[in-house]
Amino acid sequence: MNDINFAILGTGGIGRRALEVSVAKDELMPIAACDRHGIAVDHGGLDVDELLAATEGNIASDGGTAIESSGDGIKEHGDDKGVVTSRQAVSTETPIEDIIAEHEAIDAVLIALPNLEHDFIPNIAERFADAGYEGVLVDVLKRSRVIGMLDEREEQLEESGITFVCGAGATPGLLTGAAALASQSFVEIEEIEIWWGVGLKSGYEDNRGTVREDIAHLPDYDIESARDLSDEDIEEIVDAHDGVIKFNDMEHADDVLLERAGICDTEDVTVGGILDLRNDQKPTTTTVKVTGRTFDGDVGTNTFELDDDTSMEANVNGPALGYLKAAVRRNRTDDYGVYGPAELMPGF
Ligand SMILES: NC(=O)c1ccc[n+]([C@@H]2O[C@H](COP(=O)([O-])OP(=O)(O)OC[C@H]3O[C@@H](n4cnc5c(N)ncnc54)[C@H](O)[C@@H]3O)[C@@H](O)[C@H]2O)c1
Repeated sequence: MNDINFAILGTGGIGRRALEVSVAKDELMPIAACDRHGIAVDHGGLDVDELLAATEGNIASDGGTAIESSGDGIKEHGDDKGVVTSRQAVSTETPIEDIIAEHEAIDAVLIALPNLEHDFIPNIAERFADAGYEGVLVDVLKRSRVIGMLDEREEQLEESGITFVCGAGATPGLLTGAAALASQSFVEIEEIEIWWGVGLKSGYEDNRGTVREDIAHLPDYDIESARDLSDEDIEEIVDAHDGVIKFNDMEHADDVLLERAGICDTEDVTVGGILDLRNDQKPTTTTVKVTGRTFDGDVGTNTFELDDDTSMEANVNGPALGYLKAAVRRNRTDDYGVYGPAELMPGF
């Protein structure tokens, strides 16, 4: 495969690490990155070390405490933080538009933006298509509802020449792909259980989008109420749980992604997990269990486990960039449209 010039939308907890991981991935060259206040572009390749050093402990993050942004309805937080502090970057009020303006030089875009508005990422895809972008878009979103919104735009994406991979982080993403692979032994799936453990000693401060969106899965919250929480409210919720928050029956997109790959029905899939914001050590082992019936009548369970010592950032960004490369291969054979991670695995 030829070289891949890629861009990252969002240089927060996930986007920064994606840049770092990309250095170890052959063929990937980051040429543009943005956050809510700034954009860095270099067609010869960004200096990742400099960009990471400039944004270390200095992410232009989201919070519920500040003003409403003009165009996309997302709440803003922070001053001139983030990418603008890099010598490669300039300040802008239209970071996403500015990346779209570079589309002819870009083969693939990793969207590492918060997903606190269901239509935020689908609308970004639409804006790329409107501009005539031909290439790959990959997101790491978690919520089921967004996929339907992308499907509604599939024709427009196909006409533009866009291959979109939706939900390509860890879960959904790596674990959805693992479930798809583990399902191949069976002719009928009875149940798929995804149970994750994440330890983030760096806490809310360094993982704002991730923590806020996870809180939206707690019984007393939804995506709207979580979006409106102040930083102090979030710290209070974390304190009330002694830093360890357990989630059951989450509205994660693994279920719809497995259904659209023809593996099982959404109701056969359950997702839950434990997030520890005081320790890097995982509070529980991340496990995927696929129970099904074989062609010769047995019922069995295939189990897939992640190593307890591998970080969340490694498990999100490695697969995200791996799926990005898989999508570029498809895009270069004129295979356009919307895909989930399970559809890029062997067919059930
Ligand atoms: N699928 C998975 O396994 C998985 C795991 C972890 C996180 N995530 C998802 O990754 C996403 C990012 O999480 P995070 O912890 O990195 O969040 P974060 O808050 O640390 O970073 C978000 C970044 O997006 C930028 N941004 C926000 N709004 C913007 C706008 N309108 N224009 C330009 N830039 C904008 C911010 O400036 C920041 O750089 C979240 O949706 C989270 O749920 C997925």
